[in-house]
Amino acid sequence: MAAHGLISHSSFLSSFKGRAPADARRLSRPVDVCSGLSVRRFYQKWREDLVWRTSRGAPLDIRANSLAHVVENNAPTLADPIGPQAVLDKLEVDLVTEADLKENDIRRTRRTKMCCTIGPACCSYEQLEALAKGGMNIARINMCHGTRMWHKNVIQNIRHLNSIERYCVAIMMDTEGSEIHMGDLGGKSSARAEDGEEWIFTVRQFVGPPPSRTIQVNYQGFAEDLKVGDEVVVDGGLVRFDVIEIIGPDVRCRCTDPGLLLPRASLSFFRDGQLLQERSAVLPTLSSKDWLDIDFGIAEGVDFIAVSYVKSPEVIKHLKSYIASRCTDRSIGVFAKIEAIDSLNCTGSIIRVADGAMVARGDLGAQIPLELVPSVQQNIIDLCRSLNKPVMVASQLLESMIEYPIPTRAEVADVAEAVRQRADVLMLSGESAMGLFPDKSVEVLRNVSLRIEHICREEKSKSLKPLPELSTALPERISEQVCNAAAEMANNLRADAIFVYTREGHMASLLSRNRPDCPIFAFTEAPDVRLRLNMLWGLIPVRMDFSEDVGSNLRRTFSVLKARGLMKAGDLVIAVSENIVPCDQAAMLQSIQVRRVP
Ligand SMILES: Nc1ncnc2c1ncn2[C@@H]1O[C@H](COP(=O)(O)OP(=O)(O)OP(=O)(O)O)[C@@H](O)[C@H]1O
Ligand SMILES: CC(=O)C(=O)O
Ligand SMILES: [K+]
Ligand SMILES: [Mg+2]
Repeated sequence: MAAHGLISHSSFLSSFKGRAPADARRLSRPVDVCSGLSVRRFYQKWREDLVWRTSRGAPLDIRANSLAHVVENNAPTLADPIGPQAVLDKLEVDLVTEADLKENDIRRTRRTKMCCTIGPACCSYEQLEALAKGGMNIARINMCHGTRMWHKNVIQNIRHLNSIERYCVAIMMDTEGSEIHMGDLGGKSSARAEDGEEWIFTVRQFVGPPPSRTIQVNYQGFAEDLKVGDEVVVDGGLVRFDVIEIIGPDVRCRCTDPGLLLPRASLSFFRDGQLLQERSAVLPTLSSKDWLDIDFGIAEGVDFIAVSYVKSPEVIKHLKSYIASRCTDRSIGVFAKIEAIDSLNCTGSIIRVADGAMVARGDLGAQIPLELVPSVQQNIIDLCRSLNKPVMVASQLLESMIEYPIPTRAEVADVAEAVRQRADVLMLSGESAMGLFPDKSVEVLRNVSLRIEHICREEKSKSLKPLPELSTALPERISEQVCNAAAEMANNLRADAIFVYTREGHMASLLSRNRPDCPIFAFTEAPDVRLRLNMLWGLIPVRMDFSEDVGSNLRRTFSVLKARGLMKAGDLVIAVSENIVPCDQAAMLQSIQVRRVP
């Protein structure tokens, strides 16, 4: 290949035989130019990759360096590639879906989405890539733990995976919220409390590690709130203490249920068997630290913010208008975590104003009796589906896999139940963040989802409740009816896929809400909308540039998907179109078309 001046695309490509050279492949995964990257994009990504790796001190070998040289000297002078490649370039399908569609029947793709909490066990570039390859749709960063620098690094890694390796992983930031929790145990990974031992809980600050059997508490008012005889419960019941004396800021306790104390474990307080709220009930849902974290999330371009300990709709409304004022070029989905006891009498009004909800079973189980958690889960999932909001089920899905390579039978049954309930997203916490088997945990979620989804389709499961009508205004009612009808047609005709062309994702969500038997390809122009569609059940988000009319979008989509081996001639498609081109307005509001791939 020429090292200077203008090189032809064909000589550049033939020197790679469509792939990157073997040793450079180690630095940048195979770039298959035949599967959707134009030559120019290929150069551009290659250069981004090199710059990124150089900035982290990753070794570059001679060939990569000379490549960098070629790229630096030639890329800007290259003209736009023309020919079939330019067409392929127009459709951005993620790597995992692409492989899945090439290998498996289109109707067998996974519909339930997966979210992994990122922690020390999975934060390196390679570990994150393994999770993405395993099918992680959303990465969750929990601002309770780690520094902003640490989280920033995770976000950069994921963005890099998306842009260079063609994954499509969205990022959700979870706020710390008004949770009352212990300090970080002075750097120790855990501490054991034995039966009958005396421990001090205190709001004192220590320089260096706290004295032995002393636990720091983050909530200033806690000593005033407590009385002798109250119970201090760690992590929803893993360890319990009775309060035996209160001396100023120190609360002396005796351990009644021994166990392991983990750094920053959550604390709750009980009096005569009832959850004690006192002043903790008026703690703000978003603290000043949370607002700084939110600014950080906006600056780093996260796709979702999950708000911990939501108690009323106001905080969600406030956050949404704050985001709208700060972030004019794109939007961020705001999710309400249902975990505070106060949220349970106003879940409807909270979820109505939020962009989605999370059943945060960990803290929820410390606030209400455990035996009530399953019915709250079912109710919230049903409520979210009727209100057309995505819903996540979180905490302890595969808890034993923090330590063991296989789950318990009970855990598999729990995951299966959430899949049967048609939750949009299953979330891993400690299993991925600090467990020994993050990849295997993702694999279990994936396998259980695929199996149960298949069984539900075979059973023609009638377990889904009928959908109430969502909207009252005519334009919205039309969209809703079009989507309901399209989903029903797809089921009755045993269609292979539903296609939807959508700007903001609204029609896509209305289709997903029906939980149809076939997958839904959601085509959209905006990269941020594509990432947000990751939250929705059964959607395969694809980015493309729309052309003038519905017909040519369809033709182009068919030919590209067929050329890439993702669909085949004869596949039956129900295509739904939003009013994506304003000039169509007068002629047609919306359409459903039934097509075979030519
Ligand atoms: N960024 C991180 N750095 C270090 N440890 C982490 C990080 N994120 C999560 N972890 C570990 O993984 C565990 C489970 O994560 P998870 O996000 O569910 O936290 P949590 O403390 O249970 O709080 P929450 O109620 O907000 O979920 C945590 O208790 C913590 O030990
Ligand atoms: C996820 C979370 O915050 C919980 O389960 O408590
Ligand atoms: K949190
Ligand atoms: Mg929680």
